[in-house]
Amino acid sequence: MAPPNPRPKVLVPEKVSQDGLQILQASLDVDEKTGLSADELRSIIGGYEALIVRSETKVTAALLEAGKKLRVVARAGVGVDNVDLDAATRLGIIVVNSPQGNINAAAEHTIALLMATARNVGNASLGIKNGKWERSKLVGVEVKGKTLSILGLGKVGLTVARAAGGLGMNLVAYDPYANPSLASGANVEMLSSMDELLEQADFLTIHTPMIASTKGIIGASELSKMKPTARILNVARGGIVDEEALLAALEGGSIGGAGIDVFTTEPPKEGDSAWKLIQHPKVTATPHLGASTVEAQENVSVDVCSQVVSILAGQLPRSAVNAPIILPEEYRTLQPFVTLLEKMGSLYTQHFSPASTAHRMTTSFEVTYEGSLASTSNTKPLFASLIKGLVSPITSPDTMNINIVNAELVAKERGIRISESKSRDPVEQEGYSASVTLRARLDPRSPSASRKADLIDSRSKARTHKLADQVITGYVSNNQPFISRLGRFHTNFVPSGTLLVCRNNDQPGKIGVVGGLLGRAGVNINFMSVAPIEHRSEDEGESQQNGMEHEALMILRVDKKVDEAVRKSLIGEEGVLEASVVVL
Ligand SMILES: NC(=O)C1=CN([C@@H]2O[C@H](COP(=O)(O)OP(=O)(O)OC[C@H]3O[C@@H](n4cnc5c(N)ncnc54)[C@H](O)[C@@H]3O)[C@@H](O)[C@H]2O)C=CC1
Ligand SMILES: O=C(O)C(=O)COP(=O)(O)O
Repeated sequence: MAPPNPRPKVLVPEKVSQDGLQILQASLDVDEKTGLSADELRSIIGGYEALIVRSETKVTAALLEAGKKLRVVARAGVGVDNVDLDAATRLGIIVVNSPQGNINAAAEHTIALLMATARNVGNASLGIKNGKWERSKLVGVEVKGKTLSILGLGKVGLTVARAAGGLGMNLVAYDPYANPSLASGANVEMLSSMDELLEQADFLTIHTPMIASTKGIIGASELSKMKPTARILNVARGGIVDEEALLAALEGGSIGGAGIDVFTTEPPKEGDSAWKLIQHPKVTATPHLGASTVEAQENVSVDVCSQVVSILAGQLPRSAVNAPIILPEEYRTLQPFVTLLEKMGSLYTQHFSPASTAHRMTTSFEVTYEGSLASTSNTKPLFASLIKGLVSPITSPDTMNINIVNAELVAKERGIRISESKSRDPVEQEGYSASVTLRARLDPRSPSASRKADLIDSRSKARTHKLADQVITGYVSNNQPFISRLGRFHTNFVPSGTLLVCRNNDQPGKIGVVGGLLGRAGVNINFMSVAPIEHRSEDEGESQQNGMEHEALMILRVDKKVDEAVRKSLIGEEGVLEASVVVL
């Protein structure tokens, strides 16, 4: 007689709350083995189907390769910086996390640091333990009636806002991608520039993800715009605030204080900038305690353990960091379009709504599946990849990874509305049979806000795009996605790599000017396409009659990231009206 199938085995090498582990024990064998060295872990991992970690275990490619039976790695928390995601994806191992479970804990810790910095709690506690009875030196400020400036109004930022509102604070935020109805529900005034946010702050609290565009977003120049009494709180990620610049501002007296939970190196090493900040008398510091509450640890444990059970039972997880957006049986027909939709969404956000523009991102869109794609009955993967593309330039996969299971929920949370339609008309161009068009629409929920944004656009035409012109069309040929329309321009390029998109007056010499500036910045051009204007909005037609020049769109694929300073220097240069850098 064949032996019964053994129960799948789960290895837990870190302290993870029992509430989740009990869920596993019903159907799986759970081994809790803390204190293993990397070699010991590697020598036993081959016997396990699942691995559950927090931030201490280094889940390297070598460990994953040794896990011959491994199907899932679960991170009981948000950040997956300790997991080699590329290796896991290559080996077909799903990595799950818990992007919701510790939001409240992180927000409450922010409030703890807010009050601690306002009332000198850290220094007072240290002094009294050392036998000092200092009172006049430790007079604080009240937070009631003060302005809390929130950078990043996502899950944690909103929770902080609601609590700080209860303390009687005035709430303002800067987040071009925030959900406006959630903001107004929490009495948060959305500002249209980061400068306003900095200037108004009595306290500045940071809740963005740590991504390329937010690294060092608060540096010396930003700090110099703040009141000298202002205090800064960072419970997001080390490095969003430039540590050297903050240290200099505290030492020079141009910033009043700081409450910091997260650092560029954790734990900090003696002598580095994080170390010096921690030692500074105007800083209240904690060792990355944002998620360290009993309740948050229960939440993240239950969340990831239930996902481990689902995955081992062959179902799709709720929040997989590297889950496929598409089921294997649909792969061949839909995958190229899934890639196309993701690229179109990402191109939209980076080109039409980069973080540097002064108005919030449009959240209403219409997507039309054209030609043979109109007969696809399952557009869920296409919808999911469009949402993924729209939000991926502004989120880290840690805090929000999108797949077919959670795409609708994420869209709802973000206030993104997409109406899908199909057009069976044959597509015009030769060489392909299906295309997709994405159009921004007036947000029906806040027409005045959107019209205001449009007005801003038309006043500063050189910089921004009218809503009606925010259109992208793409198609797939030989399994390769292409973009055939960008804004008012017919074009044809492959959406991949680093692209510099310049709108300019259509006169000779432009290519030389841009090429020369890039060359001096050490950036090589690998591909170039120039598209003259084709689609005209109504007032564009009028401008043409009034003798305004023709415009063209120049798209250059370059071999490395173009610095913000170089991008800005291109604008105005011999008729270049606008330049955006897009990484696809
Ligand atoms: N200290 C700790 O233990 C913990 C820290 N965190 C950190 O908190 C942070 C926030 O997490 P969530 O709220 O869950 O993320 P989220 O993704 O829900 O929200 C982030 C918000 O930042 C906005 N944003 C992105 N780029 C921006 C920019 N350039 N300017 C202004 N806003 C921008 C996004 O639009 C979004 O609304 C993350 O960095 C996360 O890693 C989260 C949990 C625990
Ligand atoms: O969940 C996260 O990303 C956090 O920042 C908390 O990390 P931790 O589980 O406390 O090491």
